[in-house]
Amino acid sequence: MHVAPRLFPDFLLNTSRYMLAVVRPCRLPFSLTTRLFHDVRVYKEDKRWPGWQVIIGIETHAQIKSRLKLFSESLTSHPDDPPNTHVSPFDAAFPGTLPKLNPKCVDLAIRTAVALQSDIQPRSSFDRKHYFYSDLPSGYQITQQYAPLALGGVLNIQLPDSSPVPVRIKQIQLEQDTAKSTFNPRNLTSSIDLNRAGTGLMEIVSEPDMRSPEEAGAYVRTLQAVLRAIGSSDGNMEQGSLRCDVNVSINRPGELPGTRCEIKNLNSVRFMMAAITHEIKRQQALLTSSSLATVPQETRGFDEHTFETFRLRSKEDAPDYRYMPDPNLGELRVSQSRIETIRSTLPELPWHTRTRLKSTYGISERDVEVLLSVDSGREVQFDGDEGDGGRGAVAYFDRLVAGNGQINEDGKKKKGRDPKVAVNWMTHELLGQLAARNESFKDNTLTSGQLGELIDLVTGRIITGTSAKLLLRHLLAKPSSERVLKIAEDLQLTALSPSSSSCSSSSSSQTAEDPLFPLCKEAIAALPSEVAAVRAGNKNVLHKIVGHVMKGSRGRADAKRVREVVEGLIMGEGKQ
Ligand SMILES: Nc1ncnc2c1ncn2[C@@H]1O[C@H](COP(=O)(O)OP(=O)(O)OP(=O)(O)O)[C@@H](O)[C@H]1O
Ligand SMILES: [Mg+2]
Ligand SMILES: [Mg+2]
Repeated sequence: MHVAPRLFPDFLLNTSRYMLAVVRPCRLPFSLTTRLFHDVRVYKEDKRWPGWQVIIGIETHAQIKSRLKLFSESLTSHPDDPPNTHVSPFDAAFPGTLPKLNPKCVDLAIRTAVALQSDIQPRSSFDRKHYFYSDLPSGYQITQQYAPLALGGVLNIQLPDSSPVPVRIKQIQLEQDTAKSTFNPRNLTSSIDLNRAGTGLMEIVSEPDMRSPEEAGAYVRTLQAVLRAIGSSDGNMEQGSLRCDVNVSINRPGELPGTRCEIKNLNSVRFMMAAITHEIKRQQALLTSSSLATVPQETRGFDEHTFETFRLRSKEDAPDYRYMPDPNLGELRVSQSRIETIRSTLPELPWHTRTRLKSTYGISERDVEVLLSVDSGREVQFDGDEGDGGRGAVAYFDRLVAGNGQINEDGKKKKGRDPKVAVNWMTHELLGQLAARNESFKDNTLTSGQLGELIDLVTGRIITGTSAKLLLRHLLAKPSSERVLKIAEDLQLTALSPSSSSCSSSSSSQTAEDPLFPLCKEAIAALPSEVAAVRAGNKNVLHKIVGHVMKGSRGRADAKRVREVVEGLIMGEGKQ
């Protein structure tokens, strides 16, 4: 990539009037867009609003997962960082400071564009969007209004029990994030935290191709999964690294689209879907109130308490941003070879992973979704290096099933594990215990090798499932590189059963060395009437005796083996 000095054609430089005349038509006025509208979807009635078609387009702002901000040397911050600790003079708009484009941000945006099959422009440029607000020290935001980084593209979304819907991408542009202002109503002051100011954002604009709140939700979730898989953004809506503006309009099927209202800054998929639902009902009520009623074009907010949208400003009050090319930044040129290098480092994309997980491992749709949605916290490095060795949930699961690196005592590589057993341990036990510890997958210290060994110990009946859960809890609380078997032995969690040789035969192998033996005898002595019932032929009562032994063994006994031993003892004694 090469940042060249900006070369404006003469007619753009001569007069600003001419420049506007040439450049403005790139953005069609709304009425014209409406006239050119060609519906890509076939109308399907929704029982919630019969006789109305809903049209939704989403503008997503995704924070770029880069160490440095878009135009300064300052480190990007985390929402928990102390205020104003990640600020360079440029972020604070000190006079005389100049922007310097961070190539990593551009690479990550290109990575996103490649994943979304967007057409990366060999030349793009930066513009200033002016407005005056306390969270914007320079009085303008640097964005790509006229010549964005990438145009076009598609994101396929999949709703349960329906065919995939291709949502077209209109454009992807680079821009700066703003600072954060917090108003304190008690002393009527605003505090400004510049940590976020200047962080790189990708604005990903969809075409108006979604037709229901559910499709909008699926679009954001799919986009989130793509951004996480390729490592270009955390995509974390709660922490604000992914924010959506949703445009909603309704119309009668076959007629032109209605006027859109834009609901700003939605920070959860749930709220976004609720905001759309409320907005559809509000517009429907408005349009059916009288034959002359129209929906005014507005920018609206969403009240998280009432679950209603409210008016922020009308189109007439829309600020004039006085866009102008940023004179301090040159034209951004992206070479085809740079795009190809980035394309070659792209990992498997979520829709390919989904198909592979289902077809190769035969695991359920639900388990696939859990694996895909788990936040891997993976920091992608370029030029072929996957950084941390691919600790993402899917890669972890692949290694867990393959048993990579696990060598048997006889020196041979272990054969793969049962995917259904592995996914159960990973999604239910590991993720469950991490959640109980208030941690996410990226905090996980247990390697896939260790979890694999734990699973092998259970399938080999060396420890019971109950003990394995205890052991897992211990391993998460006290991470260790020790063999899992050694830890299980140290904690006396190995199963109470005879050695494997004596285990192979049934009741005939019961010996005094069998550690289950005394426990079973004790249970038989403690429950004489149950023993009599078993002898009389009521085998169901065996459960109670087995339960007694299990309790005495504190989960270390294998229930199946206990049943064998108890039954052998009772029937054996009965014969004597
Ligand atoms: N009739 C419509 N109903 C619903 N959404 C629409 C309709 N027409 C366009 N949209 C969507 O509105 C969004 C417009 O976003 P875009 O960034 O192009 O412009 P903007 O909202 O005017 O500008 P800004 O970036 O300043 O908010 C797109 O996602 C588009 O798909
Ligand atoms: Mg926009
Ligand atoms: Mg908008």
